[in-house]
Amino acid sequence: MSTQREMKERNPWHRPVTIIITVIGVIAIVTLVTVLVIQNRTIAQKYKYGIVLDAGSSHTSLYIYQWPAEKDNNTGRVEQKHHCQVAGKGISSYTATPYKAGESLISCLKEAKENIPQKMHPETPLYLGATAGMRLLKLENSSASDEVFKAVEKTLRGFPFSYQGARLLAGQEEGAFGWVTVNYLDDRLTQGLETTGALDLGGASTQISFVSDEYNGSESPDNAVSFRLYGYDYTLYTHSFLCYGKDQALRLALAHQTKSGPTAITDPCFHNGYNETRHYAAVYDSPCVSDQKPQIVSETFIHLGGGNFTQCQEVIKSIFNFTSCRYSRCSFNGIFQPPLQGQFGAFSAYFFVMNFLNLTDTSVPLKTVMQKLSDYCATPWTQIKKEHDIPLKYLAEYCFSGTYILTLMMEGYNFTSETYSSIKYIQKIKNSDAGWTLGYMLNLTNMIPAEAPDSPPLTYTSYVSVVTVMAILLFVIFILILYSLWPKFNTEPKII
Ligand SMILES: Nc1nc2c(ncn2[C@@H]2O[C@H](COP(=O)(O)OP(=O)(O)OP(=O)(O)O)[C@@H](O)[C@H]2O)c(=O)[nH]1
Ligand SMILES: [Ca+2]
Repeated sequence: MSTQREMKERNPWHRPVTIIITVIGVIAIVTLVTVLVIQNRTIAQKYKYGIVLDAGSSHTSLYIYQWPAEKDNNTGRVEQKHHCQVAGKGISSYTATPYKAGESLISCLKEAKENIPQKMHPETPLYLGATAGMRLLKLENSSASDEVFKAVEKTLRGFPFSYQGARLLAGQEEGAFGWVTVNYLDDRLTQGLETTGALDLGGASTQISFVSDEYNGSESPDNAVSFRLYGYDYTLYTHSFLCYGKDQALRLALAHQTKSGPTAITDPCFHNGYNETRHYAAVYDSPCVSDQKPQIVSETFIHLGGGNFTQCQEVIKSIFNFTSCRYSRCSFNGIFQPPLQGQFGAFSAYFFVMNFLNLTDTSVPLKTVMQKLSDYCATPWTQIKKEHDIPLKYLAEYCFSGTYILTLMMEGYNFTSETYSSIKYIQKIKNSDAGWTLGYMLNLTNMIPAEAPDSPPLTYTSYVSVVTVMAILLFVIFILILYSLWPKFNTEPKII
């Protein structure tokens, strides 16, 4: 019994002081790890916000972006939180009543207030960028465009956000920011990976942007945009074709078919049986076609459908000018374009149209895509109307729009049946819409640094794990040292 008690007394784990040290040690480790986890999580849950209004030619959209508060400079962390489509047409359509352009934005701005925590409103930047619709209005009537901007600005200033301005984007900016958005969301910029080109088809203009090894900006410098992003240099080729968005391209095609001022036309880009009376004044009411207006014989003409893809292609080819090129190579209308290179993301109307036509799969041979579109165009209008329940104005135009997209790509930009598969029709990347707005905000908030940011060598999880393991290890070592020293403390002092 006495040896057992002796052993117990000699075993440090049975001494109260050891037990107390152990309990304190365990509490310390648990506290340390808990503090680490809670501290970091609280920070990660705080978000910052930014709002961009895309005042396009056909409509305005409001986008809210969010990113973790402590990660302003980090990679790929900005995401789209909310999208609101403004009711009605684009702001450039309010020339007669400019204040209504401002009013049209109110309901989406109210939605933005609800979607962003109130205390963050004053520090949330608010931008409005206008594109081709306002570019055309400025050409047509610059004071009317100023009035629209004034009205819009008044509304934006009435909200509690940090208003940063409403302005007209240059075509190069529109193209370049669309390219930044696509490559940022795909995480290509931080890694210095080969970038993806961007194809944007709007209502009034269309943009093509890509990096080509054969383009350094010396030939046709107007098409060059240079960036240094995350430590990598890019010289981007970009061009915006005003009047070649799909709504203005339709006007160009109609203008081509009504040159002589006829009372009726049979348009191969519309379905057989389609029959609509159109006003010359309405068709030619745009700076893209106003100079081609025929000497009016009649106020209206009858727009009949012919439903013939091949003939439609011919009509569309005639809206491009391939005759003059003062550079080494051109796309169309005498605009320089270097050789196509790499993958391309095609968004906005490219996606809406090809998605409606079930033609977004670019691994399908181009010949098959053309055959399917040809069959669609040849389908009678009565049958098309029966098969789809969408507004007739939009439904009527898909044959034209699909043919326009393929012709623009193949004849205009020089894609071939081989390179067609390098195009991907996209709407969103990781839940954020493809378009210029995100790139625009990233640029204006300096969220893409020129140099690669110093990133912590460990991920958050490895950091917590390493600290936990090290704390446990130190504690074990401490106990072991204590244990090895124990007999010395425990031995009776020797009497010499
Ligand atoms: N089918 C379909 N068409 C759409 C949709 N949204 C927009 N469109 C049409 O597609 C075309 C291009 O739309 P957007 O990309 O929004 O063009 P936008 O920004 O208004 O015009 P730009 O100022 O030229 O960029 C327009 O003719 C629109 O009417 C949609 O959801 N479905
Ligand atoms: Ca647009």
